[in-house]
Amino acid sequence: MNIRYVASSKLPTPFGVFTMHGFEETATGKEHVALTMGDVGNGEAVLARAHSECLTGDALYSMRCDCGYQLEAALTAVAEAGRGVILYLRQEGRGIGLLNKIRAYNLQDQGADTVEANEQLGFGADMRDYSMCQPMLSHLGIDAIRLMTNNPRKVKALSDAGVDVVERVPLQVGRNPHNDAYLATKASKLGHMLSHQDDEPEG
Ligand SMILES: Nc1nc2c(ncn2[C@@H]2O[C@H](COP(=O)(O)OP(=O)(O)OP(=O)(O)O)[C@@H](O)[C@H]2O)c(=O)[nH]1
Ligand SMILES: [Zn+2]
Repeated sequence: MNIRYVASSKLPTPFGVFTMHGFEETATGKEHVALTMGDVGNGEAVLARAHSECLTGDALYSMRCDCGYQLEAALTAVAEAGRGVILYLRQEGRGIGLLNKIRAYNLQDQGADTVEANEQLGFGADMRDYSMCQPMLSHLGIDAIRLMTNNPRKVKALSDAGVDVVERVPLQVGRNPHNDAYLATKASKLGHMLSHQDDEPEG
């Protein structure tokens, strides 16, 4: 993918002061952001998160998913390490967009699971494309990452795109009664590596 670097600035947050880098997909005009902290271009593998936009979870405190909790945990982890990168990717609703995600939520309110809802709307379960990540990381001088994710498809997509994913770091936070079924479907239908940390211990 052709991606154009536009500008950088400071971004103070409750977690620490990041540097924000803005990028634009040349073909579509879609805008993406990278937040970095510390010296990410020194050749050592960088703690990283590739976070897909979820307006409802990231900005509106939705408990239907785990996105907001994961974003906060990733920002905290990078700040604690003093070094890392968050790619904030504008592919809302696993690539179907905000309004279609609301349509999908409406179907879920009537009993469909997250995958069935996408399919009833004529979409694949996951329409995301991660091909902007490698050029964004490359611009930042990063070629090896320790990726915070539970999603094996994301690890594969980044590796296939030429990013050296040296380690997968689990990012399991925010399970609650409103997203329990959603997370169970992610594990059973989308292959997410989620242990049942909230289950009663056996025996
Ligand atoms: N279509 C659709 N998209 C959703 C739904 N719930 C969350 N999303 C979107 O899913 C994306 C996040 O994907 P997830 O599968 O939760 O997480 P992931 O990023 O692939 O995996 P992790 O790295 O482990 O978090 C964001 O773009 C959300 O907007 C849903 O029910 N339907
Ligand atoms: Zn979400």
